[in-house]
Amino acid sequence: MDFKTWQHVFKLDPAKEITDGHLERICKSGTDAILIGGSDNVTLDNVLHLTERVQHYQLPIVLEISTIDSVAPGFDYYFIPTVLNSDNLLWVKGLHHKAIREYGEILDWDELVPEGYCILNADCKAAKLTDAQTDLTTEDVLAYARLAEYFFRLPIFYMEYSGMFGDMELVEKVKRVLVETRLFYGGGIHSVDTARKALAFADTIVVGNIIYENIDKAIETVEAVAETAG
Ligand SMILES: CC(C)=CCC/C(C)=C/CC/C(C)=C/CC/C(C)=C/CC/C(C)=C/CC/C(C)=C/CC/C(C)=C/COP(=O)(O)OP(=O)(O)O
Ligand SMILES: O=P(O)(O)OC[C@@H](O)CO
Ligand SMILES: [Mg+2]
Repeated sequence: MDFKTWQHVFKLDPAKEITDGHLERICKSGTDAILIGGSDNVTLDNVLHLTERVQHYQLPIVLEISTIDSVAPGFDYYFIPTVLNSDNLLWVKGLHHKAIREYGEILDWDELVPEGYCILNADCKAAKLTDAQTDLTTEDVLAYARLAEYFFRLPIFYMEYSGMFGDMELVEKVKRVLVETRLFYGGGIHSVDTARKALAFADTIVVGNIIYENIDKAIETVEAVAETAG
């Protein structure tokens, strides 16, 4: 099990309700992994509750940390965002420094995977929370991708369009400048067609909100992977 081989992941929001039936369909869909995370109302209680339900299924499970108080044990990986296009240092390295200062001695570093976020939808909650500078040129975004790979040596560069389908020409250009760093794309994947378009350039696609809006459409996105592999 290695996140570098994943092409499709579902992101489940612990602050949102999901029925047992829908959760079963998500976990048995053929997706590569379940990522648990959200940008608001994430608590230790709702993370523990959702994690326990997902652990029933045999697939990799990741916690994408958004607050230190909601970190629970038992995940295969802990993905840790650093928002490269925020000028508010809290979201770039401030909370990270505080967490490492407190828990550095007991952390299992092999489980921790830093993600270089580039948030590109000004209207998404994460952009507002982190004061992300989303009015970026192509050159700006390519520079963030290179910063992630060659300066910070981050294993993941995450183009985050949460809530809208992004600019696939830009995703293609970013993919061309990355070598080792994995390109994650998330935002507005609501069908096999949008999944296919994003997967044409991104290494890994992340499917989130549609799970709660149209479960059939969400499940359908996994088909794009089978097509790519075949
Ligand atoms: C108890 C114990 C032993 C603890 C150990 C803790 C541990 C493993 C520490 C690791 C060390 C470390 C470096 C931790 C970092 C801590 C931290 C709080 C970092 C900040 C992360 C960050 C920048 C968060 C900002 C928000 C963000 C970018 C979230 C990503 C997820 C996201 C965008 C979800 C989408 O949100 P959603 O709610 O779905 O929004 P929409 O409305 O758009 O759909
Ligand atoms: O919710 P959507 O728009 O699918 O985006 C997925 C993910 O990138 C959110 O962090
Ligand atoms: Mg969401």
